[in-house]
Order: sequence, then C-alpha cells, then structure tokens
Amino acid sequence: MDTKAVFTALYDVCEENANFFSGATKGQPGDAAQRLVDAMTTIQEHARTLEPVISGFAAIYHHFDFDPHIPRSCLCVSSLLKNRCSQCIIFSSQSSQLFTPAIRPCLQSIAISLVAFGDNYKKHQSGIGVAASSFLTSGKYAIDPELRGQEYERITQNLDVHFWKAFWNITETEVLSSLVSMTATQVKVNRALSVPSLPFDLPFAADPTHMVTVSPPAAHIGRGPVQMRLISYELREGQDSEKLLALCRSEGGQISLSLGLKTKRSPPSPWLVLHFHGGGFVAQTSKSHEPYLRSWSQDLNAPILSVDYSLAPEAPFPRALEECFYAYCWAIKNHNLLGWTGERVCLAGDSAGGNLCVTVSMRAAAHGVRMPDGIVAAYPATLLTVYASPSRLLSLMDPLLPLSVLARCLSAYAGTDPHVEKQVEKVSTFSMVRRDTALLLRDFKQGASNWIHSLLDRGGADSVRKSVSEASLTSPHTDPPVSGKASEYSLEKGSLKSQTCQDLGTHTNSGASNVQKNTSQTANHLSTTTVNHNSILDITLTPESKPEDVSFFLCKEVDPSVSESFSSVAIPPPGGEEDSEKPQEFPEGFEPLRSEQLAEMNMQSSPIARNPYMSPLLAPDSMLKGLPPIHIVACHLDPMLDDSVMFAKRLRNVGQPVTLCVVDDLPHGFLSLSQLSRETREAANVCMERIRDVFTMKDPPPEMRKHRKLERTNQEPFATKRDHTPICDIVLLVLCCVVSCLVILKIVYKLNSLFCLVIFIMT
Ligand SMILES: CCCCCCCC/C=C\CCCCCCCC(=O)O[C@H]1CC[C@@]2(C)C(=CC[C@H]3[C@@H]4CC[C@H]([C@H](C)CCCC(C)C)[C@@]4(C)CC[C@@H]32)C1
Repeated sequence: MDTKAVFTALYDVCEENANFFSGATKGQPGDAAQRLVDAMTTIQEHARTLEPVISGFAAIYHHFDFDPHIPRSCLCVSSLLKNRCSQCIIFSSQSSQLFTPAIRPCLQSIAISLVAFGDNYKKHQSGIGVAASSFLTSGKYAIDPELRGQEYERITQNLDVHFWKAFWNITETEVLSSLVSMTATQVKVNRALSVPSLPFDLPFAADPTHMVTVSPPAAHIGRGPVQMRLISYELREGQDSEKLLALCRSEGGQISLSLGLKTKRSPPSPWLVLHFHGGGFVAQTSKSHEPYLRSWSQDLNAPILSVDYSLAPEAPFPRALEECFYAYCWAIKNHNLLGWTGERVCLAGDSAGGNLCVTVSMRAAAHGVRMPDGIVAAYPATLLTVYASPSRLLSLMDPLLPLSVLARCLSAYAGTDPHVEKQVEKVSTFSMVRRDTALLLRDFKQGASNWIHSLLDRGGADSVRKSVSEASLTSPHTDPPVSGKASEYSLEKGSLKSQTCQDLGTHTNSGASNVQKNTSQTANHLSTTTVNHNSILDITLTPESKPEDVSFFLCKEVDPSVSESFSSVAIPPPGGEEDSEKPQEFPEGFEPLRSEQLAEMNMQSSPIARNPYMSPLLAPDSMLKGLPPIHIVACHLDPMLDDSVMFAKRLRNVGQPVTLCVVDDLPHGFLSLSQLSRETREAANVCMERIRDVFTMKDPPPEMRKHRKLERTNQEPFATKRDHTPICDIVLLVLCCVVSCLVILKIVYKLNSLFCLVIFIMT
C-alpha cells in the first residue's frame, strides 16, 4: 500500500470539504458547517501525527495476507479512510455509506428500526404496542439523522444483551415471520423437531466394530430436549414417518408440513446440510434463517436440518456446542427419518454458527465418530478474545454489529455476563404479540403524541430523549453489578468449570503448548488444564483472573511468522506491567475524540474464551489437522475478517484443505439480508455453491488450497433465481396498512359510539 498516496488523498479530501463548508462557495457558513470545517481540520491534524505510525505498519502488513491476491482488511480500512472516513466520522448515521449501494437503504432501515425499538423497549406492555409505537417513533429518526446517531450511541453503549436478543428476534414475530414466509421459497417440509436427550451409540470411525457413546447435553441448564428444524423442498421418504411425526413440536398453531394426501415421496437424498444459525450465541433461531435455507434446500435438492441450540446468557458455553454435537450425531444415527441416505453431510453456519461448525467437527474428531464431509462457514467467529485488529476496528462503526455488542455477546457466551444473575423480565416479542390488544390503542396514542410532539417542537424531542436516558439509568438492565453478587459469580463459574471439564474430555497432559503455558501464567492459582495431543482445555474461572494480558502474545503464536516483524514495531502488549499502571498513551498531539455517552462495557474477556472449543483459531495444530475441508466465505466489511484470514492461513499451514472467499462491500450478516439485494443474494449463492462442492467433490483437488475471490461483476453470475420484491418495501407497506387500519377502526369505533348516542337520544 502506498501510505503516502493514501494520506495525501485524505488531506485533499479534508481540504476540499473544509473549503466547501467554510462557505468559500456560498456565503457565510452556518453552525453545522463550522463544525464540519473544525472536524476536517482535526482530522488533518490527527492524520499528520498518525502518518509515521501507519507507514511503520505498512512495512509489515503483508505478513498478515492470506496471499497477495486477497487484499487484507488493512488495505480495506485504509482505502475507506482515503475515500470515506471523514464522512463516517462526522455523520455517524451514515456509516452505511461503507457498504454496497444496494443494501444501504436496508441498513438504514435496520438502524432506524433499532433506535425506534430501543426508544420503546420496556415502555409498552404489548408486542403490537412496541411495534406500532416503534413505527410511529421511527418517523422522527428517519428525518433527523443526528437524533438517530445519538440514540444509536445510547443504545449500543448502554442496553444489555436482553435488548439485543429482543431486537435480533424481531423477525420472529408472527407478522414479520409470515411476511418473510410469503416472500421466501415454498417448501414441502418445514418441521420443528424436539429430540429427547438420551444417550446412544455411534460406530467408532477408525474401527466400526467398536461403539462410542454420545451423551446428551447437560451443561448449565441440565438435560432437556434438543430443538431443531427440518426443511426440505421435496417430501422425501422418512420425513413423514410415524417416528419423525412423534418428534414434531408445535409452533403456536403454525402449519409445519404443507403437503396434501397425494404428495409424492421422493427417494432419500444422498446429501444433508446440518445448519447452525448465527445470532451472537444469544439470539435468533432457525426461523430467522429460514429464507435462505429454504432456497438452498430447493437449489441443492437436499434436506436441511437446522439446530435451535440453547442461547446465552441463560445457557453459556459449552451448552450450544454440546447440543450441536448431539444433533450432529443424532442426524447420523437417524438419517432415515430425515430423508437422507446417510452419504454426505456438510456443516454450514454463519457467524456464531460458523464457530459451531468448526468446534462440532473438532469434537467429532475428539470422540472418534464420523467426521462431516466439509464445512461451509460464512463470516465465522473464530477468535472470541478481546484484541484489536484492523478489521475489528470496523466494528467501531458497524451498524449491525458494533463493538460494545460484540463484547456483550462474548461475555454472555463465556458465562461472565453480570445481567444473567438478575431475574429480568424478558421482552419476548413472539409472546407479546398475543397479549391483550386493549393496550394497543393506549400505546398507539402515546407513540403518536410523542411523534407529533417531536415534529412540532425540537425541544420536545430532547425531553423525550432525556426521559429515555433516565429510564435507562433506572432500568434493571443498566444497573451496575451489585458487589454482593461477586461470590455467586464465582460459584457459578465453579460449576461451569466442572461441567466443562467433565464433558469436553478427561485427557492427560501429553503435549504442553504455548497457549496453555501462557494462560497458566495468567491465572496460575485457579486454572484447570487438561491437555493431550489433540485437545486443550484451559479453564481459568476466577473473578480475580487478570484481563487479556496475553492476547497480544497469543496473536503472535497464531502466526509465528509474524512475531519477528511484530516485535520490530514498538507496540506494548496490552495489559503489560507498565500498561496496567498508566493510561494508554497516544502519539504526541493526538487527542482521541471521546463519546459523551457513558458506556457500560466489559472489555475483559474471560480466560475461557481461549479454549479452542470456543476460539478455534487458538487450537493447536494437532486439533486443526483432524478437520474436514473448510470453505470460508468472508466479507470485506466484517469485523472478523482478519480472524478468518488468520484461520485460513493456519489451516493451510498445517496442510488442511481450505478455501477463502472474500465478498466485496458487504457486511457481516449478509446471509440474513439475502432477500434484500442482488449482491447479498449472490453472496448467499456463493455459500450454497461451496456446499455443493462439498457434496460433489471426490477428493479435495490441489486447487482447493487456493483462495477464490468473488469480484462483483455487472453480469449476474448466479442468476438461478428470480428477483424477489425487496422485503423492506413490503414490511413498510404492511406496517402502513396496519396503522391505517387501526386509525380507521378507532374512528369507526368512535363514530359508532356517537351514532349509538344519537339513536339513544332520539329514542
Ligand atoms: C478495537 C477492536 C476490539 C475488538 C474487541 C472485540 C471483542 C469481541 C470479539 C469477539 C466476540 C465474538 C462474539 C460473538 C460473535 C457473534 C457474531 C454473530 O453471530 O453475529 C450476528 C449477530 C446477529 C446479527 C447482527 C448478525 C447478522 C445479521 C443481523 C440481522 C440482519 C437483519 C436483522 C434485523 C432484525 C431485521 C430487521 C428488519 C426490520 C424490521 C427492518 C438482524 C439485524 C438481526 C441481527 C443479525 C450477526
């Protein structure tokens, strides 16, 4: 990268903008324009102090490349800096400018929905009330980006994981899920299953005459059925068997099997996709991911079994892993019920689900059962520790997955979330919609008056905002942890420790690794380590354990080739001895811009996050060697892109078949947006093609080890499907209709009462 050119371009952009806003072209600058001019000058000053530091880094960037053809996110970040950073810093609400134009409106709509939802979160008792009120309040956020930015900041920094759970599950409400269903591919089989957790045997892969017992999930929340969903475009033999029907769970009256009596049964498919959904380990279900799963099922002509694993913070690590592994083994054992011959199975998942694909395979290897035939992981989370990387810096302005939210998901999954201790009344949007609709009109009135108030009076908007902030201060969600709870945390952690160790293996220490060595140094008195040649468990679960003082160290270990270059740059390891005393120093003259919002954010990840079953990027070579071929489909604007590149490099270095595809200009989570634009649909199709490769490939050819990069072209390379109507338009249309109907109903109701009164008086 030509750092000099980048900085020159940045100075020019700032200069141009400053000249423009300083009124060189049109009269006197106003207050807002003056702020922009000042911001441009500040950016220029900061850039001047940063230039030498970045030039130093530029000399070693290439050590982090997967290979020279895949531009690293360093480059992406700097090109963003060059082109758009000034815009983003100033217009926080415009961070969606980073993304491909087609999905910008969707991201903006999601951001508006988020702030409106945050505004009404906990204020209303009925689900429809929250929805209607959010819809009304969204008006003020749509027209006022600055207000939106402020509210977005308040929400992302202060609201806890239960808020994110509620918002991320919003598409599971009946209204939205029916809408999504209507626009998605229609499938013959869509069944929610509840598999009782009982131990069973599977053949030992190396010697099928021996059996391995698969124990049911037990960590944290005890034994309970494992939930999954079977999706199949065609009805296949076995899928309507008595045995499978007995496992069906009801989904609030929804028809889960749409077939007539005469529906033809196709023979079982030789392929099965076992899917683990994303959602930060804390939210979403197979239902939220149905749209793209249904279309994959059609295009791949294969059944898909998607696992609804238990979610954090109620069920932290390793519960989800245990359930997904159990579901994997159950599917192998019961292939005839799924319309699958048992031939090829591909694990597929996005984000948190990508993590589970890898860790389930690691577990299958550790247990000696059959391995999956391949893994397709979309923007997977492979390193769940807190350390900075260029792509992670993107999360500072990622509209879908901001840094504070990542940190919350992490502590929820690691079992260190303080909010889980409290009996929080959860806002389950799904159940709320059924509540008394009498609350609706009250909420509706309140929302409408807030909105009108905010439109008529800007001061009014401020007071609404203030009352929201005050409410959030007193809300149980944002209370700081009570000190008296500390002992309870350690108790809980203690139990987690024993469960995890017992469950994830009782190996002997036969291959000490550096990872283990380092973590033991960190918290020597309470660490529990069981290590053998193919598994490491290092669980240090103490409230006293130090923060991430080894993360930098681990970074170097992940890729030893970079350690020398790294040490030649003077970066102090985070949390080092000197560091813990002094605050972080910045280059001379550099004054970081600070948010006025007080954040309640825990940036210290528990040492459990370094367990390879949680952060597969930290697994020793021996554990990676047993994995099946892995196809990673990452994207440019993903905070976890660097982790994916490093993971792919590690796999390649140990001789594992791996492909890495980086999709341009799309955000983390593009699969969930696949119905919204051509670009996201193409990217989803790339994932599907990788799954097809797993099914059709005989042995991984040498070129598997090479990367592939998807360039966006003007032709439609994956034009297998018709264009869908953009779902957000439909959502908006339907919401408009619902609100208009309600208004009409109310008017009719009032007129009716008036009419009755008149009749009464007349008679
Ligand atoms: C300086 C850098 C320091 C970095 C320190 C980082 C520390 C933490 C490191 C690692 C921790 C990793 C933790 C776990 C990672 C999990 C990743 C992970 O699984 O992330 C997923 C979380 C859910 C989500 C955001 C996502 C994808 C798609 C999103 C969905 C798209 C549409 C959906 C809307 C609700 C639709 C609304 C429609 C409306 C009515 C208009 C939306 C937004 C729901 C949420 C998902 C990614």
